[in-house]
Formats: sequence, C-alpha cells, structure tokens
Amino acid sequence: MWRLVTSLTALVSSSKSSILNQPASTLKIWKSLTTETPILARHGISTHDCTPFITFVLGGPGSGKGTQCAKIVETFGFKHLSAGDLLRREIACNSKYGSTILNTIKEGRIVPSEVTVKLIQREMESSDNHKFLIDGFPRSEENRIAFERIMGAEPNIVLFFDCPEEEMVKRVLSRNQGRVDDNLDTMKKRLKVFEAWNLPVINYYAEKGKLHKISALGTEDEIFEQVRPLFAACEQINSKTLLFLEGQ
Ligand SMILES: Nc1ncnc2c1ncn2[C@@H]1O[C@H](COP(=O)(O)OP(=O)(O)O)[C@@H](O)[C@H]1O
Ligand SMILES: Nc1ccn([C@H]2C[C@H](O)[C@@H](COP(=O)(O)OP(=O)(O)O)O2)c(=O)n1
Ligand SMILES: [Mg+2]
Repeated sequence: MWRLVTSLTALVSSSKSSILNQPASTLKIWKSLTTETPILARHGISTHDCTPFITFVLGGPGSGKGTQCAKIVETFGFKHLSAGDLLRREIACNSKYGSTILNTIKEGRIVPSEVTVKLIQREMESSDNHKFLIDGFPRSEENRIAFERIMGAEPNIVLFFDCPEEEMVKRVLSRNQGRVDDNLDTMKKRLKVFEAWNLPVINYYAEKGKLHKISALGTEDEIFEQVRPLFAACEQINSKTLLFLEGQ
C-alpha cells in the first residue's frame, strides 16, 4: 500500500550514492507498505487507499533496462511491466493490433501511445502489487502525455541507463532472444528514434528533478550497486514511518 509522501533528503544524503545527479532536496518518494498492519489501521490507513508507486525505466535499446529490472524485482518485490514485452505479447496472440505492432517494431518506430498505455493500464489495474517498474516507457513525449492523461498519474522516480551507442549495438546483436528487431538495420533506426523521441522525455524528467542517471557500463552486478541505494532508501523510509506512527 502506498500512501504518505516523505522526503528522501536525509536518507539520500547519508547513503553516499553517486547516482543522484540532482539535488537530494528535490527527491520525493511515496511511502510503500505492502501489508495492512495494526499500526496503520489505528491511524485510519487502509490498503484500499492505495496509490501506486511508479518507476519509469528508460535507456537506449540494449542499455540493460530489462536485466536491471529483473534484479529490482528480485530484491525489492516490484511488479515489472516491460512495454516491449506487452507489445510482443499482442503480436503473439494475434490481437487486432498485432500486425501493426509487428511492422512498427521491425521498423524501429514507436507504437501509437493509446495502444501501449492501454496495455500498461490493464496490467496495473489487475495487479495486487502497487510498486511498478514500467520498462521502456515512455519512449516519446506523446507516450508520456498519453500516460498522464489516461492514468492520471506521474512517475515517482525515473531511472535512465546511460550507455554508449557502440556498447548498445554490441549487446543487442548478441542478445540472442530471437527478436525481430535485434539486427543491425533495425538497431540503427532505433538509435535515431531514441535520440529524436526518447531524449526529450529524459530531459523533461531531469528538469523535474525526477531523473536518476546510471552509468550502464560495467558488469550487471556493478550496475545494480548503483541502483540498489535508491530503492533501499524507500524501504528505510517505510520502517522509519512505521516507527514514527508507532510512537504517535
Ligand atoms: N552490464 C551488462 N554487461 C554486458 N551485457 C549486458 C549487461 N546488462 C545486460 N546485458 C546483456 O545485454 C543485452 C541487452 O540487455 P537488456 O536487459 O535486454 O537491455 P534493454 O532491455 O535495455 O534492451 C542482453 O543480452 C543482456 O544479457
Ligand atoms: N513505449 C514503447 C516501448 C516499446 N515499443 C516498441 C518499439 C521498440 O523498438 C520495441 C521494443 O521495445 P523494448 O523496450 O522491448 O526494447 P529494448 O528492450 O529497449 O531493446 O517495442 C514502443 O513502440 N513503445
Ligand atoms: Mg528490454
């Protein structure tokens, strides 16, 4: 359950994290509680009042978004929603949008926002979890605005895996998952699309003070050590807030 808003300032400044490329004073996080406790009940806080905690996970193709999301899920219990996976599922089940999505993905372009947001919405609304990692979304300002309009929500934090193009190309070409877009031709187009459409979204969240830029070079574990402090800080807030409530 997600409810109170707490400032991370103290926690972040004591975490010695190098990933926070913004003043800690601008960082706000919603308190997360996954279970109803007597302490909460005494304070009139119910799990029915849930507001989701939303993390957008951005980065170029092959920057390691999916790999790091799996680690966040395993360590912090988030629900992982990969926009690309949801779209590929539509192709696989021959939905009415299937062939349009397939052609768009092959050409390295972005699927119309209405389609992608509806898929994300369906998953969020049917999930018992309230902590979401939305991976590979928003990929354009149009995506971002459609999400805000349809869901009436904004992300609490945004991760950006910053990776040199050369490394992204290398990783995508050796990904070996049988994806129709993992070839040099589509990859070149995807990199152009990333620069033209995704970078403005990244800049938007940087200006809003929500962006956490992470260097995507290094081993998977080294990269996760940059990610971990962010979510660990959220967990620390949970326990501190509970202790605070307990003292009331
Ligand atoms: N830190 C890393 N170093 C080397 N290869 C990586 C790293 N992280 C992920 N990979 C590999 O690179 C490929 C792309 O990673 P993936 O998580 O699918 O990226 P994205 O979701 O951003 O496209 C995968 O084959 C993955 O195993
Ligand atoms: N928000 C999104 C996310 C993905 N897509 C489409 C277009 C993308 O090139 C493909 C693949 O996305 P995916 O996030 O799975 O790709 P990477 O993991 O970054 O390689 O899906 C989209 O149209 N809109
Ligand atoms: Mg991915």
